[in-house]
Amino acid sequence: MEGGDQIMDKVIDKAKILIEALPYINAFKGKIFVIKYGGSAMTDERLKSQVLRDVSLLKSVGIRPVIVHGGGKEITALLKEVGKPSHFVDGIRATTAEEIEYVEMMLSGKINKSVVATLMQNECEAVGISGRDGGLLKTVPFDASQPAFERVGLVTEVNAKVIETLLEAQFVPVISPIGADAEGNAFNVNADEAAAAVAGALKAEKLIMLTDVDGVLNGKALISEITMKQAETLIAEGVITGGMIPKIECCIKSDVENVHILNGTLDHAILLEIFTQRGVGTKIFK
Ligand SMILES: Nc1ncnc2c1ncn2[C@@H]1O[C@H](COP(=O)(O)OP(=O)(O)O)[C@@H](O)[C@H]1O
Ligand SMILES: CC(=O)N[C@@H](CCC(=O)OP(=O)(O)O)C(=O)O
Repeated sequence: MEGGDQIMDKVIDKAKILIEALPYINAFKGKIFVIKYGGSAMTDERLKSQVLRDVSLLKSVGIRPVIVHGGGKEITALLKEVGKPSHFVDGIRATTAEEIEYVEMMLSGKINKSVVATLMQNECEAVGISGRDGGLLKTVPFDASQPAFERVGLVTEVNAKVIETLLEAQFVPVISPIGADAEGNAFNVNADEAAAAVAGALKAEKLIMLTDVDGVLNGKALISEITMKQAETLIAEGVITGGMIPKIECCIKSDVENVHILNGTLDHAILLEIFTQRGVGTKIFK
């Protein structure tokens, strides 16, 4: 049984945690953080509620969060249900004119609205939009010569005004990674690329990428901090491979000052990374 002194120590520890966060809260007040939300942190209901409560807390202390969500696993499941297998090349899903209907339904319909609903339940006013709204994500075909990739888009321009308007009105924008070409047709955009493009256009203070690994690893060891140049060297040396390569490359291309790669399955990863000296993931900076 805990005695009175032990209970008091725990209460004082909680106060110390709040005090440790104070310089970070002051430094980041009013700053834009773009959060790429995906992986298990989105499919597991407990983690989902926890991550989005953390986002609500960021907003409460004066940070301006912007969410760009993924949904790769959910799209694969929906396509499977309708008898359409998924094919990926370097992490990019082949998407035909017929398939984009399902992709958009899942991303801009189901997932986008569900993220907004969970934020609203956590006292955080949010508005869901897709990259097709207000000309937010302008795209060109990723590879016009391949019919299987007919509706995969590369972002060429971001209309930041749409997001800035929502931020000024104190809403958290929740963006689904569907872009549009000049004719307004829907294009499937990889969520990492969409998040990086949005962060670059908003000149965000931070781009936070939630994934299912602890961060950038060198073998089994977590790299806590690394420059973008050093990250490029690790790619060239084959230390960073697979899905981590496009993730890091689009961050470098976006010109954002600070990128954090975090394990979204770790409880309160965002708060621990942002408000503690030690952090929990990998910070990649210029
Ligand atoms: N050096 C590395 N550090 C961390 N992850 C790495 C590294 N090299 C390769 N990877 C792989 O990259 C994956 C993350 O990319 P990806 O699966 O595309 O993430 P997500 O689905 O969250 O977008 C990890 O699960 C891991 O298998
Ligand atoms: C073109 C392309 O690959 N689009 C992605 C969009 C969703 C996504 O990126 O979701 P995750 O971040 O959860 O993987 C897809 O269709 O899977």
